[in-house]
Amino acid sequence: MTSIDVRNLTKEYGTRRAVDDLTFTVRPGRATGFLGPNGAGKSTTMRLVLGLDRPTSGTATVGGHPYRTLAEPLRHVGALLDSDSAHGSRTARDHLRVLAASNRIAARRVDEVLEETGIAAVARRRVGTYSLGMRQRLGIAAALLGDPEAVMLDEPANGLDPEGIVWIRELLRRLAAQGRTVLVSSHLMNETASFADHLVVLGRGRLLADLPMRDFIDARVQPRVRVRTPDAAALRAAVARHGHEAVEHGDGYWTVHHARVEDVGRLLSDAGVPVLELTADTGTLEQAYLDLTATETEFTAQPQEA
Ligand SMILES: Nc1ncnc2c1ncn2[C@@H]1O[C@H](COP(=O)(O)OP(=O)(O)OP(=O)(O)O)[C@@H](O)[C@H]1O
Repeated sequence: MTSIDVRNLTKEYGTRRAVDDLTFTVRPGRATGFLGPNGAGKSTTMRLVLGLDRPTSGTATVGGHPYRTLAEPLRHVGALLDSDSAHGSRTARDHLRVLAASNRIAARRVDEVLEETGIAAVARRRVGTYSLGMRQRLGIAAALLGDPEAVMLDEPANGLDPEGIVWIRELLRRLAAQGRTVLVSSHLMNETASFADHLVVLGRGRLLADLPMRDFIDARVQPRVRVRTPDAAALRAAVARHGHEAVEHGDGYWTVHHARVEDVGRLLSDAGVPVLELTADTGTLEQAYLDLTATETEFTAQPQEA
């Protein structure tokens, strides 16, 4: 099985530390969301894993090997870093055929990935005529070409239309379910929440979190319960007896903070409070991420520009 291993990785550009003593492992069989604000070091880390830059210190390996030592790297790691990497005067098909030939990948894979990424119908058009979303799909096609065990995508949903966003979400889940190692950077929290099992969060080049997504949310967002009742007085009295407070939202809706739906449901039932609706509000990735940014002063500091 192929893991991506980052060990004490540091990258300095002049006096600026883009990546600062970073250690984490991206494991197979799950999709890992790679989060952090602009300038946090996500792209630099991915570039270091791909051997596109040399680290100042530390190591980054794929399946235990530095990328540069892999003879046919596309067969091990597929990556999308920059959707403009294909030459504009080439057709998508030719671009993929060149990549396939240089990595001893069967030519039939070109047609397979063109189909898989939904650009087969435009594969004979010059890439220069492509929309951002089409170039993004071509970049993903290139990443999948070698049927790699590890896939690393930088902002893959960039430029995709709503249908494309659903497609990429399902693709990422499928790749993880096939046992591949999947690392995906994004600024879109709802999008990340829709595919990620695990999160690695950076702030100013440092590791801030490396844990299952559910644990990340539960640790940062207190659960709440939404209740609709025609008897507000009975609701307030019942939750108050258990040390909770109900806050009114109008239209008969109330929120009970810091409480689990199982507990509120039971206590309202025991107290005979009429309940028309009862909903768990378990918190979102966006709430948890914003909570982290609010508590990490360094994390929220603006990245200095060169
Ligand atoms: N080639 C370079 N030369 C100098 N500084 C660089 C270079 N590449 C990146 N940096 C700096 O390193 C830091 C990390 O940038 P990086 O692009 O890795 O962050 P990121 O998390 O991917 O950000 P974004 O979400 O905006 O893509 C930034 O301060 C950036 O300006």
